[in-house]
Amino acid sequence: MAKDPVRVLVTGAAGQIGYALVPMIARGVMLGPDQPVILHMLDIPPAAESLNGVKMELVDAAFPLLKGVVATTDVVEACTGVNIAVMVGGFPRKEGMERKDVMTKNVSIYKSQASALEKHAAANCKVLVVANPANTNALILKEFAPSIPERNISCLTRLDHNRALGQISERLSVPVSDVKNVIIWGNHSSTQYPDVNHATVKTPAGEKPVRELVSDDTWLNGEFITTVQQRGAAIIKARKLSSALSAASGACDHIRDWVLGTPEGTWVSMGVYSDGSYNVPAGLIYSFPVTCANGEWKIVQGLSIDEFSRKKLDLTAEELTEEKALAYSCLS
Ligand SMILES: NC(=O)c1ccc[n+]([C@@H]2O[C@H](COP(=O)([O-])OP(=O)(O)OC[C@H]3O[C@@H](n4cnc5c(N)ncnc54)[C@H](O)[C@@H]3O)[C@@H](O)[C@H]2O)c1
Ligand SMILES: O=C(O)C[C@H](O)C(=O)O
Repeated sequence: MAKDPVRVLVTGAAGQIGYALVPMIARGVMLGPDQPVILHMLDIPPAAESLNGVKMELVDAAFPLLKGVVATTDVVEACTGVNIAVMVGGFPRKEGMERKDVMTKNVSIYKSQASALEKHAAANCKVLVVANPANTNALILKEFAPSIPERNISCLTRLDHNRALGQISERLSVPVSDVKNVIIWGNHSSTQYPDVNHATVKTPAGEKPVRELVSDDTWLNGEFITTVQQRGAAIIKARKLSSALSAASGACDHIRDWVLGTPEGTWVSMGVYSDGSYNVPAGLIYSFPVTCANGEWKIVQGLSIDEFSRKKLDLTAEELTEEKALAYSCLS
């Protein structure tokens, strides 16, 4: 029997990431090849004509899984009945700007959209915040939508996770699909900590630790980390626009694994509400290694954290604590 359609909201749908993301969702990349979808697309009035153009293209693409499109500038209409909300709407970082610079503009959007989601989304709606500062926007959304369970609110660090996999795959000349269990800890910012201490590569002789195969701790503790931390800025420098296709793809990976589950023996990175695991302050949205099953994520427990890693976990937590205070000062 055909499945009922799932309603997926994309805010900022007329923007760059939106333009890459909506066809992926309509093709089943996010929820699977047998899952019909109804797309809800929200943007602001100056982008209404462009949003309508995206809707026209979705119709023209004749996606078999796409059962309807709502394209609107009305936040209530956009949020009504949605099962999944991918929050991309906001202002992107430009060359030379830190993510904190976009804070003032974006946190107020997340405060107001929190209430709309809380009132009008379907029960148990899963929320993924992509717009920067992603962790802090997600935290503001959580705090201003108190009836949405905190386990349903997350932010995107899967792009950073995928970037780390990509760097290891290039360095070792192995398929990216053979590399797994890197971790992005903390903020989706240049203080994030890409950690390979538990990562492995599939080889003909079984799974081997990335550290052993790379056999270059100077690179792994130095250039590898800064390359992943700075990749967003490098893309902005090269394209004069921030990453879009990789961000859209990461958003699909994030929701797909959350809803359909992570493969046995594999974890992924998600920005989720900290419960104090790994001595990360509770009450921050922090990126952790997680496994997912039955639509729920769970922080992977018991991983060893050496002194080098500890400092990095704490540094990115400190930045998030500062961002939280800054966000509240912007809102008041
Ligand atoms: N977390 C990540 O990994 C990651 C990666 C890349 C980009 N980003 C962030 O994602 C966001 C979007 O990037 P982009 O390149 O698509 O930007 P963009 O400017 O191309 O698109 C953003 C869209 O949001 C719309 N918008 C603005 N305010 C809105 C509101 N209140 N409600 C609904 N829509 C609104 C704009 O009109 C625009 O169409 C930025 O904040 C960017 O920094 C995050
Ligand atoms: O760095 C940025 O601001 C864009 C985005 O967050 C990215 O990581 O590509």
